[in-house]
Amino acid sequence: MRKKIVAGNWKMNNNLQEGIVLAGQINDLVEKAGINGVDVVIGTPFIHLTEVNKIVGDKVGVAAQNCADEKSGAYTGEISTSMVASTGTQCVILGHSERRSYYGETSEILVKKTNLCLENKLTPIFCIGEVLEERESGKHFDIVKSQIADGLFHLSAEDFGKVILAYEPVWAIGTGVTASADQAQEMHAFIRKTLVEKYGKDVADNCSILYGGSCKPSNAKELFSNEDVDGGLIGGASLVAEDFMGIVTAF
Ligand SMILES: O=C[C@H](O)COP(=O)(O)O
Repeated sequence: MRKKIVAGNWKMNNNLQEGIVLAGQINDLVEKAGINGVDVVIGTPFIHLTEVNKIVGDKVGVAAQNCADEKSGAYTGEISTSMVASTGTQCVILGHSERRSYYGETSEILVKKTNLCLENKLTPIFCIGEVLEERESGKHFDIVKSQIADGLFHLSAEDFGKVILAYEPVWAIGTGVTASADQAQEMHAFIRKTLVEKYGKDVADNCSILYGGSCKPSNAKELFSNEDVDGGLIGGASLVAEDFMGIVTAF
């Protein structure tokens, strides 16, 4: 049975002190609400990982937002997967559209990052999604399929089973324009069908596919009510503890 997951992505927001406060608030709300059946994850900047891991209890997981594509060595400024793992972090967000477009992250790089995450027992939250022109020209299914195939289909079924997918239509990220519940379901069902073709029904059924892109407390319920939408990857609304909780409790 696949998991329901709500993961926050703080992006480059909150200094360390602010991050400690926000993580504490989220952890308190999750514990107080006695959330069961939803995995809650917060994706923080690298420098927060150690402290945030000390603050959260066993009901909140922690994700990094990126990792290096090499194991170790002379790569000034990079953070390796083993460093991330040594902070107690469980997940790494990979292939976010901001990294693909601003930092030239290609599928080739993402293959290396995915492999390194798995070697270090870190769960990749692997992002895919089309830009507006690709949707308007009817290429969105092909684009998403090739992002998944190029970045992940080298994995064995067993390793693919350790990956979380996040469908984030780029035109919906931070824009206030959300994919409609029907658009989200249509793409998530297509993704699951793509997984069935490659890995079979069991692997596909067990894969959590999150939606991301202007997801808020006001629209989360409708989005999450879709059969193939297993939760969300939340940007802006994860920066306010009550808003984030409004999404966590939207199932
Ligand atoms: O990783 C999160 C997504 O980019 C969504 O961001 P957003 O909720 O601010 O639109």
